[in-house]
Amino acid sequence: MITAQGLTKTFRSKGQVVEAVRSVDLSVAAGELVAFLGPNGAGKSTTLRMLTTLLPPTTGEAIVAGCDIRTDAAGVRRRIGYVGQGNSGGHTQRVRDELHAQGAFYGMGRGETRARAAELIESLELGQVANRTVQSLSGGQKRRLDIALGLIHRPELLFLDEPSTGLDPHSRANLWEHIVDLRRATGTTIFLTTHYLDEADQLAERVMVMDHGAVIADDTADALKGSLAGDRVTLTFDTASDAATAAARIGGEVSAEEGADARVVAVTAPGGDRALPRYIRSLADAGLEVVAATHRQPTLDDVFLALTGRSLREEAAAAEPTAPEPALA
Ligand SMILES: Nc1ncnc2c1ncn2[C@@H]1O[C@H](COP(=O)(O)OP(=O)(O)OP(=O)(O)O)[C@@H](O)[C@H]1O
Repeated sequence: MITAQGLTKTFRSKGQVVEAVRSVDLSVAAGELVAFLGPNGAGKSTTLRMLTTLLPPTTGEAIVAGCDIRTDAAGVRRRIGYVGQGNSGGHTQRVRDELHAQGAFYGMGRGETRARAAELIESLELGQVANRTVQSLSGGQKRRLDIALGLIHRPELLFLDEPSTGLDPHSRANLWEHIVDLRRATGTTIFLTTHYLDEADQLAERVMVMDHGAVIADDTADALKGSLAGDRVTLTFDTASDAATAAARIGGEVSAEEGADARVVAVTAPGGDRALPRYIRSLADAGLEVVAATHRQPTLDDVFLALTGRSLREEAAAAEPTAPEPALA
């Protein structure tokens, strides 16, 4: 559904050069749900905007839904849906009229548009608000309307740029239920960006991690966590000397940080829940008694940390609120 090679975007403004996207290769198969994850400014939106023909690449090429982004932008636009970060719905229009207008933009006939709008109003649970103005909707309802607008022309491929940013946890979960249901019912390919590690982890079939304009990892969340982060196991002993002996035997580490408990050994182990009893048995054979043990599965933040030495969670927390979409270049 998407193949891109060497996709690059360099912005030049006021004497400054920003290499927003650096030679990105990617491929997405029909029917996949892929999440693009990365800190603020990593280049996710710029990549999406190139793939959706909103922005011409500086160099590189991509075929999206069978059409070349450089030579057949109209073909790409006919076949895809795009929901950007800003709300696409106008303010004083009613929800149903907004959908009808969107159908007309795509050249759909009146009857077809009305039928499709009714279908989307039902599947995205907008029935209660269909005759209300967009400005009266809650954040979650607005995002559901945005998705309905992006789907009016039955695209094969839907791009969502941070669909759940700014929503409370309940609305986020509700929005996701709708996205997952829609996909199950229609098989639409979905390519989305998100800051939420837990969303990408639980819902995406594949995660692409982007940093400083480049894709630095591309796999299932489980494979990334298993190969890059590994499970975190800690073992506590009665004495620091037992801990040091145990660490040498199983290849773990006693934290050298000030204030850290020198009786605790930390090990990063793929399949840690299975490794834990193995460690305990092997240490018992050497006369070392484990007095307490913990096991924690890795998160996508551990993966990002392993790849970059930085925490995505901390960067997201420290980041400014998302700026409005920049003007088209
Ligand atoms: N029109 C533009 N002109 C100049 N620089 C731009 C423009 N659009 C984006 N950039 C810069 O390109 C880089 C990548 O931005 P982009 O919006 O793609 O990142 P992102 O990963 O989507 O971030 P966020 O998660 O905050 O949306 C940033 O340094 C940004 O400031």
